Amino acid sequence: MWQEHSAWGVLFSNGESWRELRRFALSNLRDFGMGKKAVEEKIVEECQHLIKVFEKHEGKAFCTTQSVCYAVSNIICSIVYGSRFEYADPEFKAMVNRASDNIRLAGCPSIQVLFGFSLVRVSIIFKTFSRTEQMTKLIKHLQETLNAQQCRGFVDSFLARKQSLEESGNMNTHYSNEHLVSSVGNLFAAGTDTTGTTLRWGLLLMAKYPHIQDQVQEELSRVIGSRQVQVEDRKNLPYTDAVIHETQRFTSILPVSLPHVTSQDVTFQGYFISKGTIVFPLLASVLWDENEWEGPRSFNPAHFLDENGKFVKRDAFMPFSAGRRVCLGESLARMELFLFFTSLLQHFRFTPPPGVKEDELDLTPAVGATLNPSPHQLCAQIRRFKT
Ligand code: HEM
Repeated sequence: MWQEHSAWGVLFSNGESWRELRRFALSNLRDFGMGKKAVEEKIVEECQHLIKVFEKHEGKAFCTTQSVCYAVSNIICSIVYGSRFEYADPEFKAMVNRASDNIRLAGCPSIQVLFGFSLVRVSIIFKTFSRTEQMTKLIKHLQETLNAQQCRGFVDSFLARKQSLEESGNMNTHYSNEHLVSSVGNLFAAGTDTTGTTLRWGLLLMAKYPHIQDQVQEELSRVIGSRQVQVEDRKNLPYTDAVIHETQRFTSILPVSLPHVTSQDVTFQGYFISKGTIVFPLLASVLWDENEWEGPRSFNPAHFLDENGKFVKRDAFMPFSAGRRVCLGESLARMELFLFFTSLLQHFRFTPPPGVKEDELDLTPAVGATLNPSPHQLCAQIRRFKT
C-alpha cells in the first residue's frame, strides 16, 4: 500500500534506489554487528565511558543531554566508520552538536510551517546532516585507506561494493558518492536523537518516580549484582524490561511517523484514500489508545506485566512503526536502550537537583523533531552494589 517515500525514499527520489540501499544497509548493519555480539561489546564499552562522565559530576546536578548524545553517536560511528571518538575530540563534538541543533531546528513549528511540515522537514534534516564537512573528510580518509578485503564498517562496505561494480563495468549503479554521504547522514539522523532522547526520558522518569526506580534497582541487584549486564539477561529482568517498554510507549518520541505515499487506491476503516496521497501514520494514536491501554496517559510499567510479574508483549506497542517500512535500526536501538539504561541504573541513583521535589520534575515535552524532555538537570549518586 505504501510507496517508497520516507527517510530514504524522500532523499533517493526513485524507489529503486531506496529498495536497493535499504537492503544493502540492512545486510551490512547486520554484518557490522546490529543484533549481534560485536555491537553488544561496543555498547558495553561505551557504557563505561558514559559512566565515567556521570561519575565526574560527583552527585551534583547536571544536564544529561550532551554526554548521552556523544555515547549514542559513538555507537553509530563504530558501525559506520569502524571506530569511536573521544568525547573531548573537538571535531567529534562539533559534528554531534551541529547534528543535534539541526534536529532541534527541524522540529520548530515556524520552520515546519515555513517548509510545509514533514516531507520537506525530513529531507532538510538529512541533507543538512549529509553536508557536514567532517563526514566528508572522514569518508575521504576511509576511501584513501580502503582495503576491500577487510571492511572496517558500513562506509568501507559501500565503497568496496562501488569499486567492484565499477571494475565489472557496471556504471549504472546506486552506489554513488552522493548516496553514500546521504546513507551515512540518514543513519546518524535516524539513529542518534531517537535513542538518546528515549534514554534521557528513562532517567528523568526514574528520578520522578523513585518507587519504580527502587524496583528496577532491586531486580538488578538480585539478578545481576555487580557484573556487567548482557543482552541475554533481558529475559530474567521482566520488571526492568517493562519499564523500558513503558518509557517508549508513554513518551512516544515520534508521535507522527515519517510520511508515506499510497501506491494504490485503498479503503481504510471506511475511508477512501486515492493513489498518490501523502499519509502520516500517527503512532501516538496507538501508543496512547484508550482501547488498548489501561491508563494510556500515566507511566505504568504494569502495562507490560502479567499478574505473575512476567513480561508480556503488547501488539499496540509500535514506537518503531510496523510492516515493511519498520525502523531499520529497531534491534540496534532496543539493544542500546537496554544496555545503557541497565548499566546506568546499576551504577547510579537518579534524583532531582537539591531543592526540587519529584513531583516538580516537568514531563512536558520540548519542541524538536522528536518529543524531547524539557531542559532539566538530574543528580546521579553513585550506588553501592548489593550482591
Ligand atoms: C528509540 C529509537 C528509535 C525509534 C523510536 C525509531 C523509530 C523509527 C520510526 C517510527 C521510523 C519510521 C518508520 C516508517 O517509515 O514508518 C524509523 C525509520 C528509520 N529508522 Fe529508526 N528509530 C529508532 C532508532 C534507530 C536507529 C538506532 C537507527 C540506526 C540504524 C535507525 C534507523 C532508521 C532508518 C534508516 C529509518 C528509515 C527506514 C526506511 O525508510 O526504510 N533508527 N525509525
